[in-house]
Amino acid sequence: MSTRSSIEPLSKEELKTLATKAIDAKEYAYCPYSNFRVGACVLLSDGTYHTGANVEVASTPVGICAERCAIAPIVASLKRPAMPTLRAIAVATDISPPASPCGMCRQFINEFATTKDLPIYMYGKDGIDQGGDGNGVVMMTIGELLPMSFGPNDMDRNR
Ligand SMILES: O=c1ccn([C@H]2C[C@H](O)[C@@H](CO)O2)c(=O)[nH]1
Ligand SMILES: [Zn+2]
Repeated sequence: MSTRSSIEPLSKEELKTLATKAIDAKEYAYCPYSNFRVGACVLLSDGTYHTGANVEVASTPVGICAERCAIAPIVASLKRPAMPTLRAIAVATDISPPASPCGMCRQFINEFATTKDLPIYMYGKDGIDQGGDGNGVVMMTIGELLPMSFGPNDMDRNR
């Protein structure tokens, strides 16, 4: 998506739902090779939530991360350009501080983000508990996670 526009901030309720769904999605991870569970959830501008989990295969580079697992079916099942925009993504792992999306997923998220300000919330072993040792949720935007990105706009600039 090449249009850049601002997105509506999440309400407390929406963020809690997004986080809970990402954390719950870890249960669906198929990760017998790494035993590293990852869950993801995307909130769209139409109010729908879409989850994913990492899926590994014996030929280990072939597996897919939770983030791309959540996003690809959205893109493949909704009509563009009217496709709802991404409002936020949550990623949940069992480590603390939480893991952040890999480079491949950052590029994938960037492709479908309509703003550099798309928030990515990362949850670790403390789940949605933001208190305790301060190692709870981490939030960064896709612009922060992938600075000076190469994306759809750059392809347009070459036409
Ligand atoms: O943000 C991340 C980081 C890792 N993984 C997966 C890939 C692999 O299945 C396992 C270990 O790298 O975790 C994700 O799904 N998302
Ligand atoms: Zn990834």
